[in-house]
Amino acid sequence: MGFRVVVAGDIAGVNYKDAIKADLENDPRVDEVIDAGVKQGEDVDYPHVAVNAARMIAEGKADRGIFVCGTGMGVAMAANKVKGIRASTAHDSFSVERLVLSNNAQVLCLGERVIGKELARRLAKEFLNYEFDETSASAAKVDALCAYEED
Ligand SMILES: O=C(CO)[C@H](O)COP(=O)(O)O
Repeated sequence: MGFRVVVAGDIAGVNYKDAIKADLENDPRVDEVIDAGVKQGEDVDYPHVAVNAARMIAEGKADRGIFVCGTGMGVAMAANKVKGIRASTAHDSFSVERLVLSNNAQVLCLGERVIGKELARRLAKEFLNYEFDETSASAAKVDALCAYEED
């Protein structure tokens, strides 16, 4: 079974969000792409967009998320407010790899005002190359991280 991916972005990230959405819709590894907004021209602040999209993952409606704002940092902070979600900005290939293999993150965050569009599209693609290994040495560290989550 392929990935169900939710994409989201604020007004500063909507162009990359839409480009990545189009790529995912043509990616054979992806079964479903959910667009959590915003639409072009719509202005909803990043905390609302990212929390709404992250909740879809927490509720089991999507497996992965790719969230975009100006820097990638605001959407990451917002997504991490949702219990069970691990999200981070990652703007290079190695970080994207470790985001999944070390941190078992479900959400990659990108900054439209920080990196070029082709790099953003490439990193989004690479994000789906990796699956967390529950038997790896990183698993206990992720468990320890999750244990700090408060109700
Ligand atoms: O990048 C953002 C938040 O991290 C957002 O797209 C713009 O936020 P602002 O600089 O507060 O307008």
